Amino acid sequence: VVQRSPQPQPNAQPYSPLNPRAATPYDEPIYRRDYISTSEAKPSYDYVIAGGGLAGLVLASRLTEDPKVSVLVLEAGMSGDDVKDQVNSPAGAYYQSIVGSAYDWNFTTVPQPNLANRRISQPRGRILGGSTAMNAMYLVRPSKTEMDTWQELLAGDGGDSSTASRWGWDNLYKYMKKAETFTPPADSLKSVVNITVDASLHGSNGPMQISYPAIMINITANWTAACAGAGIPEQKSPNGGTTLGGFITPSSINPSNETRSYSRPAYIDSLPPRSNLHILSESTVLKFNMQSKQDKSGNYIIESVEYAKDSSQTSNTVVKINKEFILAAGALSTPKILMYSGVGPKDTLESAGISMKVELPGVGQRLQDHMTSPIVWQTPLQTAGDIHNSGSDFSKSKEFNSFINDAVAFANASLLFDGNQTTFQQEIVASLNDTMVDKMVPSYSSEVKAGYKKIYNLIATRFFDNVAQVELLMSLISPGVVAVQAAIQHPYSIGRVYVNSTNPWDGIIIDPQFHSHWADLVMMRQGLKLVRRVGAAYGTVLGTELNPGPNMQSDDAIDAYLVNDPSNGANSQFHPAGTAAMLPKALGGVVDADMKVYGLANVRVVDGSVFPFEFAAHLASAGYGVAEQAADLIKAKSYSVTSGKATNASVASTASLSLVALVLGCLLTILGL
Ligand SMILES: Cc1cc2nc3c(=O)[nH]c(=O)nc-3n(C[C@H](O)[C@H](O)[C@H](O)COP(=O)(O)OP(=O)(O)OC[C@H]3O[C@@H](n4cnc5c(N)ncnc54)[C@H](O)[C@@H]3O)c2cc1C
Repeated sequence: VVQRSPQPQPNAQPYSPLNPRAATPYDEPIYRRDYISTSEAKPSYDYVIAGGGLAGLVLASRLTEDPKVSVLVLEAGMSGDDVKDQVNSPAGAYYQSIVGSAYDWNFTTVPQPNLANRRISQPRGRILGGSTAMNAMYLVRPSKTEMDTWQELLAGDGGDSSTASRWGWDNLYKYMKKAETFTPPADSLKSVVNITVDASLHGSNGPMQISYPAIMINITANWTAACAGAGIPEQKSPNGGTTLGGFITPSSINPSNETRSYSRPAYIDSLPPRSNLHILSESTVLKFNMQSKQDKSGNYIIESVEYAKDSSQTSNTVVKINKEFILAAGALSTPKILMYSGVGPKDTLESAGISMKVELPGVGQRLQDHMTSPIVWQTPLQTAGDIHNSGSDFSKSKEFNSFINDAVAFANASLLFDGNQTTFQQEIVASLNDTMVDKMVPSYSSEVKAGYKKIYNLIATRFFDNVAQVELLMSLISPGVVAVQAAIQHPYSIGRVYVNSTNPWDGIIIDPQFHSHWADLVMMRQGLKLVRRVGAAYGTVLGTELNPGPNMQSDDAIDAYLVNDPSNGANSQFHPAGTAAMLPKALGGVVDADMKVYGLANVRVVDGSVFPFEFAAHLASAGYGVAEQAADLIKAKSYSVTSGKATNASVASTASLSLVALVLGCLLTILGL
C-alpha cells in the first residue's frame, strides 16, 4: 500500500458562504437550521425544487445567495444523518454501502428480452445528496467533442443558435470547474503510482472537493503501463477536453478529512444558516398544478406543487409558487412527475388514464445507460478487499477508509477493433432506416424519431474514433481478485420510462431496451477482449482468469456470458440519462437551452434527464456543471407568476431603481424641494 503523508488540516476559520477550504461541519447541529419540518413550511416560495440530490442542492445553495429569494427543497428521502458515517467514508461505498437500503429507490428495469429477461438493478439515492451520497466518486468529464456536438444540436432544427453555446465545451467546462476545488496527490503517491496531474484543468475555488485517496493499492502502480502494453496510450491531461487513454482519475474526496465530498456537505452544510432556504426531507413531490389559461406565449403557468410524506397521508400538502418550479428528481423520477402532472406523450397519458394538459412526446423517451461487465482474475498480491477482510488496525484507519478505485481507461473504436473497425462502422451506418427506427424507438412521435436518427449518425461517425466507445475500470475491492470492467459509452439502444396508472405512488416503469441494437453487444464483447489484453500486459500480477474463464474465447461464448450471467454479465453502470432531453422540440426535446419545459412558462428541469445522449464519462462532473450554469440562468432571468412574465435580473433592478427614483421624486415634490 502506498500512503500519502498527512495532509495539512485547514486552519480554524469562520465559515463563510460556500467556503471551499472549510472542513465539512457535518457534525455541528447549528448548521442544520435550514432543515425544517412540514409544519414550518411556508404557504409559498419563489422557487420550489423537487429533489435534494446533486442538482437540487447546487441550485438551492446558489439561488439563496440572494437573501431576497426564498427556496424550498422537497426531498423524498430521509436526511441521511443516521447513516452519515457510512456515507462519509469513501471505502464505505463498497463495504457499508447504502445501495439496497432504505436510502436507495431500489429501482429495477422490466425484464430485458435481450439480456435473458433479466431485470437490471438501477440504484438511485433517496437521501439528501441523492445519488452523490452513494456513488463511486469517480470524477471524469465528458469530452470537448461531445459537448460541442450538444451545442450544435441545440443550434439546428429550429433551436436557438444564440443560446446554444451555453452547452458547448468552453462554457460547460467553465461551470464544471466552478463547482470544484482540486488538491493534487501527495508526492509519496505520485512516486509509486503514475498519476499525471495538471491542476490548471481543474477548479480552485468551488464547493466540491476533488482529490485522491490517502492510499492506493500497489497493483494500481502498473495500470498506465499495462494499458500502454495493450496499445492504450497514457492520457496525460485527463478531464481537460479529451478522455481517450489510460489514467488515474481524481475522486470527489475532501482531503482535509478523507471524506466523501458530495452535494450536501459541499453546497449546504458548508453554508452559514440562511433563513431564505428551507429543506424538507421525507417529502415526495407528486404533481404540479397549472392555471387553466395559457400566457401570451401560449405556455401554461404552474401555480402550485403537491407533496406528501407517504401514501398514508390522506390529502397532499400544497405549496404555492411565486416564480418557478424546478424538477431535479433525477433521470428516472423527473419524467414521472411531468407525466402525473399531465405533461408527456399522448399515448402514455391516455393509457394511464391521466388527463393530458400538454402533449410533449419526448418526456421519458431517449433513456440510455452505460452497460458494464468485468473480467475477473485471481491475484497473488494484496487487494483492498484483503485489507478490509483482515480486520487489522490499518483496515479500520482513516487512511484505509479513504480507499476508492480510480484506475480508468477510455478506448475508441480503432483500439477496440485493432484498426479493423471500418466494416463494423459501415454496417452500423447502413442499418439506420425507417423500419429499424420504428422498431427501435418506443415512441409514436416523428420528432423523437428524428432526434434518434440524428444522434445515431453522429455517434456512428463523429464519435466513433474521436470519442471513447468503451471505458475500462479496475476494481480492487474484493479479496484475492482483480476485476477490470468494460463499459460501453455510446449505446445505439434506446428505451423509455413511463407510468401506467393515475396514482403517483405507483412505481415508474423503466424499460431501457438494453442491447436491442445489435452493435451494443459487439462493442461490449470487443471491450472485454481489450480488457484481456490489459490483463496480459499486467503479467504475473494477475493469475488465473476466473470470469468468464479461459475457456470462453469465441465471440459466441463471450456474447452468451454478457447476455446470461446475472452477476458478471452486462449490467448497468448506473448512469441513466436523457429522459427530459435538452434538444430542439423538432428532435424530441423536452427542455430548451434555458432548461425550460416546452409549453410551460415556469418549469425547468435541472438534472441528468437533460443530457441528450450518454457522454463517455461518469455523469456527476457534467451534472455539477449543468446545475451551476442553471443557477446563473435563473438568477439572470426568471418568471414571476404574479406579473405573468419572465423578468431579466438587470431589468428588475433597473425597475426597482426607477421606483426608488419615483418615490424620491414624489417626496422631494411634497417637501417642496
Ligand atoms: C451506485 C452509483 C454509483 C455511481 N458512481 C458514479 C461515479 O463514480 N461518478 C460519477 O460521476 N457518477 C456516478 N454515479 C452517477 C451520479 O451520481 C448521478 O449521475 C448524479 O447523482 C445524478 O444527479 P441528479 O441530480 O440527476 O440526480 P440525483 O443525484 O439522483 O438526485 C435526485 C434526487 O431527487 C430525489 N427525488 C426523486 N423523486 C422525488 C420526488 N418525487 N420528490 C422529491 N424528491 C425526489 C431523490 O431522492 C434524489 O435525492 C453513480 C450513481 C449511482 C447510483
